[in-house]
Amino acid sequence: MSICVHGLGYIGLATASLFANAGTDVTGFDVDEGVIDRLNEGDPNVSEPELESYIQDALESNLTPSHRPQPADVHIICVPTPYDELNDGADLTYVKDAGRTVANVLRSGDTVVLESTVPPGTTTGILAPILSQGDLEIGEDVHLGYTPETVMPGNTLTELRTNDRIVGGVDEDSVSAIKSLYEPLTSGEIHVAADPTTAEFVKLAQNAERNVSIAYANTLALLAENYGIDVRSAISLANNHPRVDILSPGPGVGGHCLPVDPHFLSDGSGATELLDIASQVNSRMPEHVVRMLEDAIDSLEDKTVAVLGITYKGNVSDTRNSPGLEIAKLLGTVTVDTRPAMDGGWDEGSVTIHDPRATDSRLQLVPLDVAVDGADAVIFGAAHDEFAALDPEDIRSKMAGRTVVDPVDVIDTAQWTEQGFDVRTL
Ligand SMILES: NC(=O)c1ccc[n+]([C@@H]2O[C@H](COP(=O)([O-])OP(=O)(O)OC[C@H]3O[C@@H](n4cnc5c(N)ncnc54)[C@H](O)[C@@H]3O)[C@@H](O)[C@H]2O)c1
Ligand SMILES: CC(=O)N[C@@H]1[C@@H](OP(=O)(O)OP(=O)(O)OC[C@H]2O[C@@H](n3ccc(=O)[nH]c3=O)[C@H](O)[C@@H]2O)O[C@H](CO)[C@@H](O)[C@@H]1O
Repeated sequence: MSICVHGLGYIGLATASLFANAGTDVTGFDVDEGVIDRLNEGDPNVSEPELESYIQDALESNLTPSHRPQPADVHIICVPTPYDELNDGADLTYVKDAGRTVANVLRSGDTVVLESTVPPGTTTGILAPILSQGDLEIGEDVHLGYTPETVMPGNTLTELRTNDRIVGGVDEDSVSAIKSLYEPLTSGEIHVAADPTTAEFVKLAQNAERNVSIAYANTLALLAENYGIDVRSAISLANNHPRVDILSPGPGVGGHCLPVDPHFLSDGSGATELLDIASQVNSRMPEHVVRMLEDAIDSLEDKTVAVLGITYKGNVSDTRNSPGLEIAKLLGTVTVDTRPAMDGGWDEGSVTIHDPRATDSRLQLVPLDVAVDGADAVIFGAAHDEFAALDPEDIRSKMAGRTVVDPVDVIDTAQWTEQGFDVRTL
């Protein structure tokens, strides 16, 4: 069997490696020539060490990065589906492009699997017509189906190999073909959906549920603050009930899945009201964090604030839709490290940002020492392990002020309070 994976980003590269490391010949095609060149030089450009060496293994064995798509028994599509703000839905340009590429090399008997997160109806309504533009008939000549990817960034490799999968095929033969493809590779169960549209709906339902649940936790945080209650201990107590499992409040919901995917469920009927309100609740959290800071230091004027952690959550490198970055932007111009190395000289009222994991070179982050040096306040925007291990005494000796806002619950509040800090939490 041969496989061609279309799109070698976060999901495609992991998926291609999964099959390659199991002994299958995999061609990895990406329209970005830089991606292919980097991979051919042996650089996977991922931030999870275990996943990186897993991809290296694949590159050294059965995974061949290619500037051109190749004919293959199976085509797996893992291209981006970003949010199209203008149309409040998914931008399906990349899926359509990938469909056309596959159609050019498709042969009778081949199987096509879409893994990208898409609105219900995409596989049958958009991809199938593109694939059947030649003589080939979908179902009759070509197997087609949808199986969503559900890996959790930060734990990708484990979840790639152990998560249950959902398969929705255009007919029974397509389901069998796709099931037999993934079955040997996962210790999870393979569940069959009635059709691809159901499988697409299920993926979105999972992420929308999490987004709503976090909005609920954030709502509780706002209420608890008004009542003078510690919300995390209240949630922990509430979760002792056998049928209650409340998530954690935070500075907002980031990444490119939870803030985006619920929009893909929108059908124009107005039935997404709850989902829309949840997204609003979550997107207002960065402003709330700034208000928490203002409560602590009265005025932000002429103050220097260090935002530590601008990835979208702890222990990842991705900064897309990051609440920490949003907080930094609300506080002022996100400055780069322009001050001279030797003699200081801050821009007054500035914000500095530091992140030990972010890899977006456009952000020009400053080292921790520079970020906290002379700062009036620190805000933690992502719960990286590096921040949990910080020594409050050391940080105190560098800062001018004593205010710490920790909406991500990363530091030991008692320990920092003991060192004289005014710690504000959600
Ligand atoms: N990253 C996650 O945590 C995650 C988890 C589950 C599902 N998903 C979904 O998986 C899909 C892919 O996400 P990602 O994070 O891997 O994206 P990504 O942006 O990391 O990578 C996508 C890759 O596809 C390439 N590409 C674009 N158009 C192409 C085409 N026509 N042919 C070949 N390559 C093309 C891009 O150059 C890029 O390298 C999205 O729909 C996403 O929502 C992502
Ligand atoms: C249903 C589900 O599990 N889907 C996962 C999700 O992955 P993710 O990395 O985007 O998800 P999260 O870890 O939830 O983070 C999102 C944001 O929510 C904040 N948050 C989180 C928990 C909490 O209690 N309180 C919070 O405030 C957190 O800080 C961050 O900003 O989508 C992927 C792509 O579809 C899936 O593949 C993957 O399975």
